[in-house]
Amino acid sequence: MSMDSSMLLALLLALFIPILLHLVTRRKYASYNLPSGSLGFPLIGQTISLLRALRKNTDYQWYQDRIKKYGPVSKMSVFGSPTVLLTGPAANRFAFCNPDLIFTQTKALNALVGGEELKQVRSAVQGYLRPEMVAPLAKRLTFNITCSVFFGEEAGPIREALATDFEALVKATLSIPVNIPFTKFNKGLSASWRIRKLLSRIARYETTSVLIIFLLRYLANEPDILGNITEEQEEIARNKGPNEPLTWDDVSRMKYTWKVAMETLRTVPAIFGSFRTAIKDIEYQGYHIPKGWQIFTDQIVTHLDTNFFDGPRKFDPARFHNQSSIPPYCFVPFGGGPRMCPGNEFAKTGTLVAMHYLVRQFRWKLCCKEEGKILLQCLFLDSQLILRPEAPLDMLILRVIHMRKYSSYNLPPGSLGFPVIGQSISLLRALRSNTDYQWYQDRIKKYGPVSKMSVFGSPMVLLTGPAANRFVFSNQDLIITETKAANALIGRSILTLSGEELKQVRSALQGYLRTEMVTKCIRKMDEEVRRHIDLNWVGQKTVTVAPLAKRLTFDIICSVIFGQGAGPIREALAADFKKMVQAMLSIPVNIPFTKFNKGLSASRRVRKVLRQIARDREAALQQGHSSSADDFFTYMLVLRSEGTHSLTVEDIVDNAILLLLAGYETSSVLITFLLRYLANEPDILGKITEEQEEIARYKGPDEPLTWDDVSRMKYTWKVAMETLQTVPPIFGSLRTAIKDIEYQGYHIPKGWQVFTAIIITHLDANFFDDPNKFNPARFHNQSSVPPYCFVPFGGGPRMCPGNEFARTETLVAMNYLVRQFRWKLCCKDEEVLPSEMSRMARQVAHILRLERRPSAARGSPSAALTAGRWRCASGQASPPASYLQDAPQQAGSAVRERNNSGLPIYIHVYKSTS
Ligand code: HEM
Repeated sequence: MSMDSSMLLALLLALFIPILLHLVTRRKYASYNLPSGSLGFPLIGQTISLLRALRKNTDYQWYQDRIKKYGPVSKMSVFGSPTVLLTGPAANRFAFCNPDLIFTQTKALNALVGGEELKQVRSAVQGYLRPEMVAPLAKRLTFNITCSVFFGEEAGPIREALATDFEALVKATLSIPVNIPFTKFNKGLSASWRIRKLLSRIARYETTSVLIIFLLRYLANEPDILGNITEEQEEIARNKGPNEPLTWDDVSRMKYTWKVAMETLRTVPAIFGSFRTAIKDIEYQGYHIPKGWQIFTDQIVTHLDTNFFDGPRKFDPARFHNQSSIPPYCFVPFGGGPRMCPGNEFAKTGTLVAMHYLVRQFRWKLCCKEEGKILLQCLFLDSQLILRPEAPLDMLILRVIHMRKYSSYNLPPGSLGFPVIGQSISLLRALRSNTDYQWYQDRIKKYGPVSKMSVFGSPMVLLTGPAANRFVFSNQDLIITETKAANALIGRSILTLSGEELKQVRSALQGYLRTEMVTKCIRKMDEEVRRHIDLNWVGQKTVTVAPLAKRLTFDIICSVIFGQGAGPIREALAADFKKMVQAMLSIPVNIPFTKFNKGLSASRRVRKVLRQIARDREAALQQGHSSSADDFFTYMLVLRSEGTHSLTVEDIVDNAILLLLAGYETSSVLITFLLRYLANEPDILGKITEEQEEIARYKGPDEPLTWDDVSRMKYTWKVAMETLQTVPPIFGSLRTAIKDIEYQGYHIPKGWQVFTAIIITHLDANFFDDPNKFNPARFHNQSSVPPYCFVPFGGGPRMCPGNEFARTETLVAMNYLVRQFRWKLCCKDEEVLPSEMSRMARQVAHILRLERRPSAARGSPSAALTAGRWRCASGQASPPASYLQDAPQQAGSAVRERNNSGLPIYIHVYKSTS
């Protein structure tokens, strides 16, 4: 056959087949009154032109053209099936309620989402999404929903996997349903089994996000409506705490916002039509619809019909003020009848919660021209529902131009960075590498001493300088920031209290830690220090200071404050407190085997032990066996019986936990750094030793230190202050604004956090001469230090009540350490200090090489005063083998420390030249 003749044959077939089909159909349905319209070209029918209209978002016009040509009921052929297009409310009711119409199933759909499963899943989904289920979910949604607006799901690997699978599935539903490896359809099949059980999510995810996106789009050009929504949402927020989640009641009060959302759904229904298949011959308005044919109703035609809506093209949420005026089946964004969308309550709640946070925080404008082409991507996910296009791309790009009403605010300079993440990662990295000072300096250089940023999901204003310290410490509208981890691990401590309760607890703690109380503790501190040194220092060639200092301060606080002597209970408490501190630094998500989960279990155990101690003290008190000076529990119980406060035993236990954490984590940093600096400051060490020897000279060998002795350790305390100045264990104070406040002409909105970095004033050359030089002499005349420039213990009404306690224990420890040992550092001096962050406290694992002073017996007052001289002998970044052999135990603990913290510990060995 020649080329010409084959082309002729193809042409004839092309002409002949439609005629043949037309004849067959006419014959088959000769007695039927079929709707008008044509079935078009075989298989293709009107598919291409409808698809094109959908993609260009001109589907409304497409339906209108058909209606003009054939009336409200017409036949056509889409996706290979004869289809009757119905429009109007009666058509909607017919499609939604007629029992002889079932959801249309396509081959792709059956394979991808499982035909029979649909029914089962639907009933499960309906149960899951009923309104009662939505109420508790609203709470959980608060923060995550805002993320999911931008990211689609909760961040993390599951979301990533789901996103990939959805994409594969979506592509597959639009592909040729032939299962050949590596085709889109094949990939979609694999994805589908993974997400089959999550079927419900598909509708929720696509529809709700489309609604929110269009809401944002419309609001960009409707400032009055946006103003009304914002007012409604602000009113709801007004009566809530800064981090208090929304409740079901709040969502129910968002009436105006929902009207705007309904108007959006009317103008752009997320699902723009419904397909059904007739399971037997049926009739509609005198027309026959043969068995097996599809019917299709669109929503947009009734939604924009002037017969049912005044000025339907106008975006006017007011039309929903009186919803009963809308005739039935005219507004059907969620479908209707027995197959009405079961997720409507969920979508409503999700949308309203998202809007609550978005409108209160942002203003935006469109980045596409108003009439700009909207990119469409039709989703035939489920042929019962034709979803409106996936998020049209150009709409997603909303330029967020202002922070909500903050347009009228003078916010500090600086950027809030990437949503949620903000500057968290870079600040954390700086804290971990101990370069936070440089980090703050860089910010100050860029934005000045007041700048805004965002850390851990919260907008934050960074303040620096003495005026900033005073402002943060003293402003009554700034409260201590509560963190989820602290709340869960510590409970109802002073950190979470407010009003009268805060006053009572604060004065109780201050009273317990006041000087007269501390003077009574010195004997116990002395005892603990000696025991600790005998056990952990004497006889060792090297020591890792940070964990030892922690253990020392923990032991002191345990015995002094809780009366808990050495023994298995204290050991168990020490291990559990360590876990709690680690949990404080971890992501507060309670999943088994995580640090946070372990911390929570530890906190429960600690609580149990402390509760028992408290109950024992209560019993002893009732029997008249103890006095208020005995320990913290007895003291608090006595105060309660006197009516000074009304804390329960549980509350007292929570505050005891806080006291313990606040106490031992901080003082241990001071002791660690003191030893570190002294290693390279032989003159200063010499002077301290002299002062301590002088005190010891007049005491018996085992006579404990007294308050008088501690009061004479003036020089040693100056050295400690210089250490606190260079390395403040708490490197800043964090507060939350409980209402809009102003600082130096800048506005700080309610709910924002405020952070003052105290290290900046500590190292400011305007207040301290040569601030980077270790020079305790600067504290000879303390009155020369301007107010709020040296604030290691904070200031104002929340100033550390434990400062006297910390001072005393540090001085007692130094007395015994300097008189008995000389040490050298096992790390290079100029090296960046390895550190790990302990909430606000720095910890450093210093390894010291120890040498017992020749004449230093335990408690001996007559040690030689010559300080050893040391020089750096190696440049290694890890301990040399000889070091490991020398001191396997300590080296092992150093390595463990490194493994635990995940941070490198640089170790360089110094050798004695003497
Ligand atoms: C060198 C050791 C210490 C340093 C540098 C230090 C520093 C601080 C700072 C800066 C604050 C205020 C934080 C803020 O404003 O956000 C604070 C609060 C606190 N400290 Fe200390 N502290 C030390 C030792 C202690 C000790 C030994 C105890 C208890 C025995 C203690 C108990 C507390 C308590 C209970 C609070 C909370 C006070 C409140 O919220 O009103 N501290 N500490």
